Amino acid sequence: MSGTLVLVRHGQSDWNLKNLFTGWKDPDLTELGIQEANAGGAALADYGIKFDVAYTSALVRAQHTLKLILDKVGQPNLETIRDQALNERDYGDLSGLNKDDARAKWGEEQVHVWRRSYDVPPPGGESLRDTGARVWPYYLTEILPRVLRGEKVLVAAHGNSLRSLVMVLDKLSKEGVLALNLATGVPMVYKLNADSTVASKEVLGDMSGAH
Ligand SMILES: O=C(O)[C@H](O)COP(=O)(O)O
Repeated sequence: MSGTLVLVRHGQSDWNLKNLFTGWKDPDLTELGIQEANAGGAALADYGIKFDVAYTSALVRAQHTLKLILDKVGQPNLETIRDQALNERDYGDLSGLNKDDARAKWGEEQVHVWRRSYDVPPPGGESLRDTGARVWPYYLTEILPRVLRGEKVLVAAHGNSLRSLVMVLDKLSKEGVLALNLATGVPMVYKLNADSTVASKEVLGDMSGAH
C-alpha cells in the first residue's frame, strides 16, 4: 500500500445556484457551498486524516473549498499548490448561459452529450478528453509521485476536471463515464497500490445527489 489521494469537488458556486455553465469563469461559493465544504472537512476530520500537501485549481470556488476543508482538519497552513491544469473544463461558448435555456435551444440530448460525454466538446470549449489531456499529465507528474512516496494528498477541484481523473482511477469506459456525476463537497478517499492502481475507494458522504 502506498499513500492516500483525496479528491473533492468544490461546494456549490453562485453560478451552480443560478444554473449557469461556468467552466473557467470564476464565481465564489454560495452559503450552501460554504456549508458543503465545511461538511466535507468535518467528514475528513472524523476520518482522522492529516495531509502532507494539497492541490487546487486557479479558480476561487475550489481554492475557497480547500481553505475551509483545511481549517476543519486543523491544517490551515498546509503547503498548497494551485495550478490551472486542475481548472474546470472550459465550457467555451456555453459559459454564462443558463442550462435550461441551452436545453430549450439545442435539446436535452445535445446538452447532456456536451456535459457528460467523453469526446464531444461544447462549442468553443473542451471535451472531457481535452480536460483529461491536461489533468492526467499533471496528476502523473506532480501528484502521483507524492502519493506513491506514501504521502496523504488532498485535491480540491471541479466536477469535470475530477471526472477526467475518476474515469481513469475507476476504470470507466467512454460509455460508463456518461453516468458519472460528482456531488459538491463530498470527499473521495483513494488508497493506491505501489503500482498506482486503486487498492480501495471510500466516499465520505452522499454522492447520490450529484447531477
Ligand atoms: O462548469 C460548470 O458549469 C459546473 O461546474 C459543472 O457543470 P456541469 O455539471 O454542467 O458539467
